[in-house]
Amino acid sequence: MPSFVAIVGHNGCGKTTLFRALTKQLPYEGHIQLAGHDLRTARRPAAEGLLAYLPQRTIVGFPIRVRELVVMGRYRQHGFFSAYSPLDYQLADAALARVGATHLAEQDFTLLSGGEQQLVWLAQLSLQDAPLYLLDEPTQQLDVYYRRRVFDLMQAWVEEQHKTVLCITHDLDNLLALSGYLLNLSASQPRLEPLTADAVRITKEFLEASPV
Ligand SMILES: Nc1ncnc2c1ncn2[C@@H]1O[C@H](COP(=O)(O)OP(=O)(O)OP(=O)(O)O)[C@@H](O)[C@H]1O
Repeated sequence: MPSFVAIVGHNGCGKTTLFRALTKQLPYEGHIQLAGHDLRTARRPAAEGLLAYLPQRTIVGFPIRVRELVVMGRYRQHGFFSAYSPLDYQLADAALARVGATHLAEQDFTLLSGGEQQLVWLAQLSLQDAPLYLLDEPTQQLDVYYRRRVFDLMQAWVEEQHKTVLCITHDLDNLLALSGYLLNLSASQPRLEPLTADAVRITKEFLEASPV
């Protein structure tokens, strides 16, 4: 069933490592099942359309227009640098509008602020046609307004597009308005629990205490 899962925990507790295992950048022990597929049988889960991953930091080393970067979210339909169709660009423009970044479409991505760049990555991610989205601290560089907006966007992906969204975050206050699950990887026995105001409060108190 599509769900939103907030993954929380102290720095260094293994949140990003979990995503690196899910994306097969790291070997893992045990068994991971993704949309009915044993992850071991997938060589490159993102390229095969099983998931889409937004890492914490991605550096682009060459000037590129924002619209051109966003449209690459359609790479599985075309290949990264092939010609995209007018429909692809319409989808890219709609994705930029959805994250409130239409005004950035013609700008050079490399000259944008960290927060603006993050909005562009979110627009690109939303074009990737995968049932599972992994986002590593997507609101880290955003101001309070856009942080709220990004959490609303992730909730809409679940409710309207039936995605499952796993989101690593330290932003517990913004979780209060959401429904889904909470996974605290700093707990001695991490487990999924329903995302309620009480669960967020108790987890916040736990995380505010010393990690050792
Ligand atoms: N390739 C690696 N080899 C050995 N240790 C690693 C490797 N990658 C990460 N680690 C260590 O594993 C631990 C967990 O790292 P991870 O990046 O998963 O933490 P995190 O929970 O995402 O933290 P943060 O909230 O700071 O982003 C850290 O102590 C890190 O130094």
